[in-house]
Amino acid sequence: MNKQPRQRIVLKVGSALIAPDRQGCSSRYLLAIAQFIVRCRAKGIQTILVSSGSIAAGAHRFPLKPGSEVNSPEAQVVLKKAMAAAGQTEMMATWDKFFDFPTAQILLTHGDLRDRERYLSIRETVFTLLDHDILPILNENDTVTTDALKVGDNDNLSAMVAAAADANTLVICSDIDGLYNKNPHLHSDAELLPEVNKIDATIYAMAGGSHSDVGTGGMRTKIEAAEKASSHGIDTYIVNGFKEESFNALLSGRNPGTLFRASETPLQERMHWLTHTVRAQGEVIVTSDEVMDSAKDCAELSSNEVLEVKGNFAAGDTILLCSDDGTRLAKARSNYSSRLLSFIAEQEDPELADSFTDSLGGIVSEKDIALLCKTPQLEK
Ligand SMILES: Nc1ncnc2c1ncn2[C@@H]1O[C@H](COP(=O)(O)OP(=O)(O)O)[C@@H](O)[C@H]1O
Ligand SMILES: N[C@@H](CCC(=O)OP(=O)(O)O)C(=O)O
Repeated sequence: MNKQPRQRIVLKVGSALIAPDRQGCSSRYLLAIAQFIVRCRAKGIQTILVSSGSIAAGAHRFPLKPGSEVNSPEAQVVLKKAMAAAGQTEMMATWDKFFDFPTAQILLTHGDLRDRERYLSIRETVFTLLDHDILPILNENDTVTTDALKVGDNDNLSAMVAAAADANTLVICSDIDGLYNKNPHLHSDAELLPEVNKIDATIYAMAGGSHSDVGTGGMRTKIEAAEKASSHGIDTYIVNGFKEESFNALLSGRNPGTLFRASETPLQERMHWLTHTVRAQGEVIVTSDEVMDSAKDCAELSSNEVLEVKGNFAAGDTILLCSDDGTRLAKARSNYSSRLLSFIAEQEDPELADSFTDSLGGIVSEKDIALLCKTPQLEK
């Protein structure tokens, strides 16, 4: 881990480490992880925990009653939400007993992270907890979230948290040593990659899904997380959380798994949030002869260059600007609702269209534009 003053680590712990036997929380692997947190704090490294495992921890409270199989996917979602509610308290109580300092629980959804005010409020809360030596423990609020509102996996969530908390390092503790060149559960000749300097399509092609019944996302979501973290100037390690040696290595400055190096040209906080945390609510297709390689070019976009407005968005929502050949040009906050923008774009008389933009301003404003040509993999 780098040796800058004021180090801040986000540690993400996967479900298999919390409840390895699905018989509630187990201390088997958590003790070594808790010791790592204690030792980091003793070294003056601020630590934030993103803990998966509420569903895995709560599962044992819901034994199947005879004749009451949960068949439909909808019923399984409802059951998992109840498991998360029951397991979350058990998990917090388990973490709490390892520490002689206070812990604090933060449960959030993507709906909280993509709203700028709520995002800033989460950020302030985390900073205040750290200032008071309280360990923040975060998880997705699985019980209340819906498909449209969830992050969906804690790898991406941990990277969003690491960026929001201005961390220097993200450590993803998994059930495997790191990223292999192919899924080692399927290929016996797979080789571990100790370091990745650039995340591109070849790295994504190596990453498969999860093989366990408690993990979510497998290696793919870990690469997405590393990409988000790297572009905020954060080093990301994927390490084996089953092995105590992983933590000893990290503390002595060695790399026990795969290290994804931080970008040397990180995005500034607001741009990172727009690029990697917010999701687009709609698309605006513009004529492909538009050159949009600066925020100024995007801000100068006029309604007669708009070919199509897709999706249903309100003024202030985030949209993708795309050319008609499908290229994603930029992500930006729209100053118009989809209905108003469609109406203006359909006007045959360019003067009438211009009169709207003259009085209401540009389609997007320069300060809220993230150019996508520089970060091609993003946008889930
Ligand atoms: N290229 C790869 N290298 C390592 N693991 C991979 C790879 N592709 C897929 N995987 C799978 O990803 C799993 C880790 O992710 P996951 O099951 O979601 O665990 P966690 O609960 O730690 O998030 C590994 O156990 C492995 O099955
Ligand atoms: N929020 C869920 C965990 C989701 C998740 O990403 O799990 P994992 O792949 O084990 O890190 C829970 O607490 O059960």
